[in-house]
Amino acid sequence: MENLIISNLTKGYFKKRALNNFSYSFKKGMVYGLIGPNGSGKTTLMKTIYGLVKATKGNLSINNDKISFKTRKNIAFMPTEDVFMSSLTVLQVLNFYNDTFEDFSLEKAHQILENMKLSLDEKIETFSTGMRMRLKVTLCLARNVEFYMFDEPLNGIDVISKDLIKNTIISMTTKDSTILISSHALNEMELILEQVLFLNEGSLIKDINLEELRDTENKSLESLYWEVYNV
Ligand SMILES: Nc1ncnc2c1ncn2[C@@H]1O[C@H](COP(=O)(O)OP(=O)(O)OP(=O)(O)O)[C@@H](O)[C@H]1O
Repeated sequence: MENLIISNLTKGYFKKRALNNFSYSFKKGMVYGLIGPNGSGKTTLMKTIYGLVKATKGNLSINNDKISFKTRKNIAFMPTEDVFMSSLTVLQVLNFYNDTFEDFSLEKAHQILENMKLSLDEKIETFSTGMRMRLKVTLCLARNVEFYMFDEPLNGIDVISKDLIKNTIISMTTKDSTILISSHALNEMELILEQVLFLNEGSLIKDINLEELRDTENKSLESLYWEVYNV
């Protein structure tokens, strides 16, 4: 069943088209990857879905509700930017999120933090890049929503943090939720993604099911990426 439907979405910044007539129906329970070269429109797509960026043209809806600030109650978004003040402790950030989002679960947050090997009394200003990313993923995942989006959750972090993040995203979401992850880490992401959308200059140029890719073409995601973009 589809929960998020996008039709003919175009987003222009002055003369630049960041998204160009993008249409897609996201199905419940699927794990989607969003890939493409720098500047291909991945972040703009996520920000438009979250209602942070206004579409120039086109329609977006989740469960038949037009996307607006109100539909953020159904969607959790982890942006690439930091989402907390560094002088706070983890506990203070969790409490802030708990006050801000009705659907935030402190219990779930504590469980995720344990998976992520982070403790409540630590100050964020002492965190490494990997620890910051693990906290950002925690804050997004601790909301109980239908649609989760992570913008480059594996960017700039070591293999152990990457593994923790991937495993936690998969284990802490239910079969009813849809997940959309943008990433340049193709080899690592390949293990958890089900469907992958290829963007180029704001257009959807390929949409593939990874199981089919493995079974019918016996190809890795990275080799397909080279084929698609290196022409
Ligand atoms: N606020 C803005 N003002 C003007 N142009 C913008 C703005 N945000 C994005 N763009 C442009 O829109 C295009 C798409 O950018 P976007 O950040 O969505 O790409 P991306 O695929 O996420 O890139 P990356 O992989 O580097 O994160 C780029 O050409 C970018 O320069």
